[in-house]
Formats: sequence, structure tokens, C-alpha cells
Amino acid sequence: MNNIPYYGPDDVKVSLKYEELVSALELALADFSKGPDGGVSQPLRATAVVTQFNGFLAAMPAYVQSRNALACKLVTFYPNNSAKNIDTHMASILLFDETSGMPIAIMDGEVITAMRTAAVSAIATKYLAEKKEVLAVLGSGVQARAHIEAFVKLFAIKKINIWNHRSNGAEQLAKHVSASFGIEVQVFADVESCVVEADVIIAATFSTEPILKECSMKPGVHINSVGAPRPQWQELSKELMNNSVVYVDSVVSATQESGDVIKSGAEIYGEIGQVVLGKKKAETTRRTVFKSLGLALEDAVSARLVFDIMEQKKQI
Ligand SMILES: NC(=O)C1=CN([C@@H]2O[C@H](COP(=O)(O)OP(=O)(O)OC[C@H]3O[C@@H](n4cnc5c(N)ncnc54)[C@H](O)[C@@H]3O)[C@@H](O)[C@H]2O)C=CC1
Ligand SMILES: O=C([O-])C1=[NH+]CCC1
Repeated sequence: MNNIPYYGPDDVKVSLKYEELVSALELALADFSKGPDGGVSQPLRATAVVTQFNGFLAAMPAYVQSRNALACKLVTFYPNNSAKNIDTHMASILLFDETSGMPIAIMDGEVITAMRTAAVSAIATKYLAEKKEVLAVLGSGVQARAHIEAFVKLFAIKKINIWNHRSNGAEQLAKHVSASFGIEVQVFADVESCVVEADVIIAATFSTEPILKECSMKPGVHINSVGAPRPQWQELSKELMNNSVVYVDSVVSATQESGDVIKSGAEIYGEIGQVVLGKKKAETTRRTVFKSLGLALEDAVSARLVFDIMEQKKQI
């Protein structure tokens, strides 16, 4: 491989803005949901399981024709790392020139994974949430924080409720939120009280058992669930899934990777890209769940955005 640029987490952070990311990803998700005519090629990710260390290594290649984005992310996720103070997700993305297949950049994939996942949840929320004033966040890790940052930027959030299975994590995140955004924030000791008044709920945990179950919630509440990315794992209960209108990022991914979908047997109403295309109705008055597994196309589009911005900077 010739010498190619490396863009680190700080390069990614300064390049990506949530508004731009949302516009680019919305179009790419719509392309994906057009099927073979959409110009998106994305096989199901290949995941190697490191059973003795409870670890996973996933290879996520994708091509998005409309964005000239050809890339492959390699991501590991090791839930037990948090006890050792090591990041639970580590990722790198290799970007290619789509005309020749030549590698053109390698970049950090952790910031992209956090930002693009939050941006995609924001797209689902934009279409599916009736109101977006009170946000309940279940979890206090990297995804919880990225979702709060994105949602505060994109919506007129008035209050944030946080629950985490370890309360010190929730307290720390609450401090960060009030220092950074000056928004009212409250920490809850139980999930039920955290979600009861929420317009939008984010579930972003490493739980393998349902943490969000049937309980008192607003009738038109919208739930973004980004955790439980393995077929045996759940963060939403079977009853909750079956009593909600369920949207996914990809039907192929959801039916093969999501324990929340597989174990509940819940019917998938449609892909978020189909909603963007106007092919599926955006329900706003009934309870909706957006089940996100994370798609390679999201990484490819984000990586291409970073590359183009860094190249432009070189010309100045
Ligand atoms: N849908 C997508 O595109 C993506 C999904 N993910 C998934 O989102 C979830 C959160 O990821 P990160 O925030 O990056 O991880 P993290 O390690 O930064 O945070 C994990 C959170 O889950 C909590 N947690 C751990 N075990 C738990 C349990 N048994 N019950 C309840 N909570 C528990 C932790 O206290 C922490 O708040 C993971 O399942 C991850 O694999 C991650 C990246 C992309
Ligand atoms: O899309 C992604 O990168 C991931 N989803 C679950 C773990 C990592």
C-alpha cells in the first residue's frame, strides 16, 4: 500500500457536523431501501466471535454510489473492557477510490461510529416522534453521550432524564450535560420513572436482557434502541416490541442480528429508508421503536465526508 493519510479522532471530530451527517445519511438510507436500483452494495457484516473473552470482531464493507463512498470498517466490541477502563468499541475505517479500488485514507472509526449512530437515530426521531422535548436516555456510555450531543444540536430538547444500571455513570453524564448545554437534567434510579414523561427514549446499553419493558409511557413515544446487536441479546422486552410499530435500519440485519427482533417475533413494519422515500407511513401518534444495528453504508458515507473535508483543507 502506498503512503496514505491517516485521520485520527480529532480530524474526524472537526470534520463532521451533525446537520451535514444527517442530510447525507438520510439520502444514503433511502438509496439503500430502494433495493438493487439504489446503488448501495452492503453485505451483512461478517462477525468473528472470541468466545473466551466475550469479544467480537466485525468486518463492515459497503459501497454507496451516490456519495462515491467505498469503505470497510473493522470494529471490535468487547463488553468486559469497561471493567478494565478500556474502550468497549475500537474501530478503523479504510476508504478506497471507487474507480480503481486504490486505498486513499485510513481513519479512526470510533468517533464515526458514535456520531453516525446518533445521527441515524436522529433521522428516525425526526420522522417518528410526535414531540421532541423530553428525552430519556438509558445507558451512560459512548452512545448515550453522542445521542445527547446530537439531539441537543438538532432538536429543541427541554429536559433530559438519565438512567444507568450503575448510577455513578448516570451521575457523571448528567454533570457533563448540565455543564455543556445548560439543559435541565435528572438522574433516575429506575427505568420506569425515567421514561414515564419522555417524548423520545434512547436505549444504548450493553445489556443482554430486556431493560425497557411495558410500563407507563406517552402513547406517541418514540424509542431508539441501538444496543443488543447480537441475535441472543435483548434490551427491549418481547411485549414492548410486539405492542409497538417497529422500524429498522435494515430488514436483513435486523432479522439476522437483532435479539430484540428475533426473540420477540415482532413484525417489522419497515425500514427507515422507506419512510424517507415515502413508501412507508411515519407513525407519530402510536408508540414506535427504531431498532438500529448499525450499517456499513453509514460508515462509508461518513468516512467519505471526512476525506473530502480534509482534502479541501489541504488546498487552502
Ligand atoms: N446500532 C449501532 O449502530 C451501534 C450500536 N452499538 C451498541 O450500542 C450499545 C452501547 O454502546 P456504547 O455506548 O458504545 O458502549 P459503552 O461501553 O460506552 O456503554 C455501555 C453502557 O451500557 C451499560 N451497561 C453495561 N452492561 C449493562 C447491563 N447488563 N445492563 C444495563 N446496562 C449495562 C454501561 O453501564 C454503559 O452505560 C452496545 O450494545 C453497542 O454494541 C454500538 C455502536 C453502534
Ligand atoms: O455498527 C457498528 O459499528 C456496531 N454495531 C454494534 C456494535 C458495533
